[in-house]
Amino acid sequence: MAGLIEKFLKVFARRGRSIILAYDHGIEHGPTDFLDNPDSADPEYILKLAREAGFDGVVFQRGIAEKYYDGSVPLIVKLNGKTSLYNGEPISVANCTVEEAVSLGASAVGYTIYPGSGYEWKMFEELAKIKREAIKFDIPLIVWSYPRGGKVTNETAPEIVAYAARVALELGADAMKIKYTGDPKTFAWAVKVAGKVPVLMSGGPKTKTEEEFLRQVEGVLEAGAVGIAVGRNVWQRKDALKFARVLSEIVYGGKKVAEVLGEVG
Ligand SMILES: O=P(O)(O)OC[C@H]1O[C@](O)(COP(=O)(O)O)[C@@H](O)[C@@H]1O
Repeated sequence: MAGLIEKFLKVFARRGRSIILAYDHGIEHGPTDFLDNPDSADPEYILKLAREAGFDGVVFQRGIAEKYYDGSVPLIVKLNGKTSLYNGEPISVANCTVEEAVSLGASAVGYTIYPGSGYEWKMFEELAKIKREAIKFDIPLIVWSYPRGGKVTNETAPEIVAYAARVALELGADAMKIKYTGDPKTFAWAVKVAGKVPVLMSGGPKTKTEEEFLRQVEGVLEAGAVGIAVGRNVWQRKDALKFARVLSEIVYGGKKVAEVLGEVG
């Protein structure tokens, strides 16, 4: 529904661009993700970081939302999740309903699909049910579209990322999160085939240098993405808040990497 795209943009891209702090890694990757910056194991640290950096939202699983969410930053409840301990065709099933997410204070719900997986049919089926519920509760649905398993050999190959974007559009996403292809030109094609649906770049593993990530962000904005949904590349850094503020200057302030380079470590 076009209305739900507008509703997503009004809450999560009120300045025309979006930075959402993703924090569902505890289940997806395990607490090892927090070791580089142990403070990041504390959801209150994450909320403070998002608030002080002026980000548009946070992504929590239901348990974190239930125990820690304080309403200080718009909330996206991620409805499904899987662990990295699972050793089979990728599948991620819901552990929370749209109604429960709304009662937790969510302004949007998230759901991961793994197109290509032998279980894609099950995730697509579950996503359809969630889509109907999202319409009923008038809440935007953000699709994490991550081709994985089956015939997928390179998750960030341009044709795979573009395919991921198109699947999210055709299954009814009101916004989507896709991996970066590595260059603005091929990412622009994924944005194009996403049609009307706003595209967020998924941050990915922490880059060796801060500059490297900032250049990726610059590239996706040039390619037409509305912004980024990032976790590790922000809260795994020791000076996370300082870096988050530099990120804001690029995403919201329209600054170029060359202009902010002096500010990063
Ligand atoms: O399945 P993958 O590729 O490990 O990524 C899963 C993680 O990536 C995200 O989509 C984005 O987080 P990052 O910015 O840390 O990559 C998270 O929401 C999720 O936990």
